Amino acid sequence: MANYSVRNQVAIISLCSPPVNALSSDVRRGILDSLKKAEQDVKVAAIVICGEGRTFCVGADITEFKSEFKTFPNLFELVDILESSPKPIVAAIHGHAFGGGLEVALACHYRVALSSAKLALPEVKLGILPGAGGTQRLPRLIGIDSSMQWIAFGDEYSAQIAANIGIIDRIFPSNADILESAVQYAQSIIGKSLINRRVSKLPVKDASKVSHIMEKYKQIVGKKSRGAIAPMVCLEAIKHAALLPYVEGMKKERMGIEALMGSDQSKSLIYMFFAERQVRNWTIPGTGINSKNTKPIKVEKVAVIGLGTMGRGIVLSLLKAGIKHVSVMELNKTARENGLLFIKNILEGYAARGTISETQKRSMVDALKPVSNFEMLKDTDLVIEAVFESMSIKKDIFAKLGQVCKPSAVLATNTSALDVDEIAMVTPKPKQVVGMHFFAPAHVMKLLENVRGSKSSPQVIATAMNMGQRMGKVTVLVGNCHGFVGNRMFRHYTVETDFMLEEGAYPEQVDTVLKKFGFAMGRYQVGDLSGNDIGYRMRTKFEMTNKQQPPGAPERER
Ligand SMILES: CCCCCCCCCCCCC[C@H](O)CC(=O)SCCNC(=O)CCNC(=O)[C@H](O)C(C)(C)COP(=O)(O)OP(=O)(O)OC[C@H]1O[C@@H](n2cnc3c(N)ncnc32)[C@H](O)[C@@H]1OP(=O)(O)O
Ligand SMILES: NC(=O)c1ccc[n+]([C@@H]2O[C@H](COP(=O)([O-])OP(=O)(O)OC[C@H]3O[C@@H](n4cnc5c(N)ncnc54)[C@H](O)[C@@H]3O)[C@@H](O)[C@H]2O)c1
Repeated sequence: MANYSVRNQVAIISLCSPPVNALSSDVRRGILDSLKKAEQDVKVAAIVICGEGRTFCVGADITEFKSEFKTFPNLFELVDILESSPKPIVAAIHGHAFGGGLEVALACHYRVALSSAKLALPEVKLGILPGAGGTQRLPRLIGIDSSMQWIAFGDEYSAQIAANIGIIDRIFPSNADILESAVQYAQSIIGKSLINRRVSKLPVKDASKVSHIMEKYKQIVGKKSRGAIAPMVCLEAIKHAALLPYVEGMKKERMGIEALMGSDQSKSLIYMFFAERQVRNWTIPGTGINSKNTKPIKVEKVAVIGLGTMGRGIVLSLLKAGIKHVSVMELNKTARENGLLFIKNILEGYAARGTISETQKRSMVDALKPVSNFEMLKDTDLVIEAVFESMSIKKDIFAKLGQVCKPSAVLATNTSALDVDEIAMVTPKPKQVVGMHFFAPAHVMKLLENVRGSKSSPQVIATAMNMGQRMGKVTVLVGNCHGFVGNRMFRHYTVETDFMLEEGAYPEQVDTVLKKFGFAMGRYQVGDLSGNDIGYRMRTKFEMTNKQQPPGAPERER
């Protein structure tokens, strides 16, 4: 749906489809009907398109993809109708202008935004391409090179960056009223010629360099998005913007999206998009307790015990989440020094790349608090233990934590496979104990399995889930069993690859085949990164390390 009103010669078309103003068929119809009203009203001299609620528009409604194309106007028809309007249209952007939302904005004659707004053409992450003129209009506005960067990787950019390269015409402070500001802006452009404002009519500035730029991006995409079809199709479509008139380029874009939509890769990525959101709605089976009726405790001070492979990544994730007090406890002096150096080097790298500012980096370094004894953890809200995978060491640590930590403190273990209930039993309050199972490297990997012990309280679970989301992790609640979910899945894969070694393959051969198939890393690279001792300890626990068995003996007998 879209609402329509008129204020001082300016018609306002406001998208109204909570929570994110996705462009469903009703919204598209609403925009078109409102546009007709505005064009017919002689008192209207300019038009503003804005979004109600928290955001401008996140693009096509992904839930309607199957029926998207049957109802008039579909998105690629709507953008051309908007652009050809005889009255100037201003897109007023706050929150997100993503995908089809940005394509609508590109079809408007002017674009203004709050400085806090984010812009992206992220369709490639759904295995498709921007199919409403994005691959043809963006190059006409910002050139082939930047368009390839935006479209083939789908990353989001700040409104300021978008303004610097010519997408946004005027930025307003983040606390301004976007609608009021846009209406005033629209009044200021009344009567101006639209000749240079219709993006589809503009030339592509760096068109002559297209072959060279294409080659560069083919190489980058080949490395960064190995195995993915959509990024290459995006590059092809953008190339056509340089070589063909707009109408012909649009035909190529259309062929691209028709080829991609419904592909196995796109279906899987769309499934993943919704699955990653669905897991936020956790429940404890059979109890009626769930994410909607349970509140997390407030977490300000966190401690991490053990600064090895996992601990250092967990600390970085906490710092990136903005936790202002992260205590770190590591027994081994060399491991402590190496761990702290690793963390500081990674933060330096983020600052050098502009991912964080120098001020943010300094405040993250200041948030790091090395501690040497358990007493120093007494007012910590959440402790995450990441020491060796040994039940006796973990029990020793949890017994001490149980004695010193305040009663409300959440005590989490990063164990890969040990019984969370057995660890919880050594504390006076087992309901405060939960598993928080990160994956290596913990500051990079997005998955976090929170393990629900039989005694973990709902509030403790809510706190672990909330913490995961604060860290930007895809946070999944799982039951307490050997290896939880991730490692139980991974185990079958490792068993098969280990059989291949026994049959004569080298680890690097196995890894090469897996990477060629599309895996980001080979199985043995993962082993080296995580530490092969972890798997060894798990197998030893299940008495699977008898070296005398012949190759091919059933895995259970080793
Ligand atoms: C078979 C051959 C046919 C060929 C025909 C060819 C014709 C082609 C014509 C097609 C034209 C379409 C072209 C267009 O380019 C395509 C698109 O626009 S695809 C969509 C692109 N946009 C995105 O991918 C954005 C996706 N969303 C996000 O990344 C995030 O939501 C956000 C914008 C970063 C905001 O994040 P948050 O604030 O954290 O919010 P949530 O993620 O939790 O979202 C809240 C809520 O909204 C739901 N949702 C979000 N985006 C969409 C969406 N685009 N469609 C539907 N629903 C959406 C999300 O699932 C959450 O729902 P909840 O979990 O709360 O139920
Ligand atoms: N490596 C992985 O891929 C991975 C993935 C998920 C979970 N885990 C789990 O995370 C935990 C840590 O694994 P890791 O790979 O980081 O191990 P690691 O060997 O790299 O690091 C463990 C660190 O803990 C320190 N330590 C040991 N006892 C301590 C104590 N009492 N107090 C303070 N520090 C102590 C050690 O000195 C060492 O630096 C294990 O339970 C493991 O199963 C590991």
